[in-house]
Amino acid sequence: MALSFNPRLVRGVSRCHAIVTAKMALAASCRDFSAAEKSTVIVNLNDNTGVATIQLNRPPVNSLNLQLLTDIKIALDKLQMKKDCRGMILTSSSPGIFCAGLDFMEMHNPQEGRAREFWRSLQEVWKMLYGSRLATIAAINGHSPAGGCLLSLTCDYRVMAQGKFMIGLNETLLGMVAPFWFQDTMTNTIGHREAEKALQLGLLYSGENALNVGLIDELVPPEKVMQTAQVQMQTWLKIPDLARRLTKEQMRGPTLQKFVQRQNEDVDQIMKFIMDSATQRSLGIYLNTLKHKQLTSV
Ligand SMILES: CCCCCCCCCCC/C=C/C(=O)SCCNC(=O)CCNC(=O)[C@H](O)C(C)(C)COP(=O)(O)OP(=O)(O)OC[C@H]1O[C@@H](n2cnc3c(N)ncnc32)[C@H](O)[C@@H]1OP(=O)(O)O
Repeated sequence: MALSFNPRLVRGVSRCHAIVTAKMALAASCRDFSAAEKSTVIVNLNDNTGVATIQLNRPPVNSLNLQLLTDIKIALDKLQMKKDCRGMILTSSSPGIFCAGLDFMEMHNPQEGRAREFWRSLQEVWKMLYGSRLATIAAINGHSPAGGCLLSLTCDYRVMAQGKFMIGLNETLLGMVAPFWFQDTMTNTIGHREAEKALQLGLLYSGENALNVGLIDELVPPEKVMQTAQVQMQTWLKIPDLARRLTKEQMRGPTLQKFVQRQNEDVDQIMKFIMDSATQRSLGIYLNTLKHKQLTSV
């Protein structure tokens, strides 16, 4: 009898092994803050440095569904309540994929109540991360399209892995419009002119081009991403917390205030869009072709 194996399963096993190994290595000085046994994030807080790590842990691609968003929120809540926690590194437990953006399954033929809850959770996670009192660094160890790019943009600094990875807000390529707060976060990072091009054309940048336009701050070999993020974190933590935090509040305040004013209106608009039959038809067509699609970067 011929033996066969499922490559996805094998990939899953080696990922699990890596997670267990990494957890063991951190065990000496770190506390595991993961929300629950079946949490889709792995959270550690290093008591010596005050730096926490949140690893997105929803294989294969960390697509943002309601559970992952909820787990991120719980983790952040817990960390922000800990006085001794001063910094947070956001990364993925699946090297090669940071986050594939919103989970298409949350958008395809959803129940309206669930869809509202999903969108409100996304809004909440964005608001918490963008306004976080912590110094935050995204260690982008793989692809980061759409909602994945948004998550990284909420951080104060971005380190990305060299390789064939892409990052950007590619919503228009899917026939969708990035909501105003996605657009604002992008514009605040790369400036109005570049954001105008990036958003209208749905550009997915290579690491090199992302670095050139300022979408990321450093591009390093994949095995150096975490280490670089940790070294960079020391620079941020040398600044007195209050001064750094108040400066962040002042810089990001106007964007957050605009968001809060329009938050409910944004939910209503999204619901109108997603519950529309034409949207669902195009999404269905897109999902059928997802397997054969090759995203290309500039
Ligand atoms: C209910 C309210 C909804 C509100 C809707 C509002 C609409 C307006 C707002 C718009 C804002 C939208 C933001 C988004 O984030 S949309 C998501 C955009 N994401 C993408 O375009 C990425 C798509 N994925 C990929 O390009 C690749 O998967 C990737 C490069 C990330 C990785 O490639 P790789 O080859 O490693 O892996 P596969 O492609 O084989 O994928 C593995 C399996 O994962 C599935 N997958 C991939 N991405 C998603 C996703 N975003 N959601 C769900 N599932 C995803 C893929 O289909 C494979 O599944 P199978 O193993 O079953 O084949």
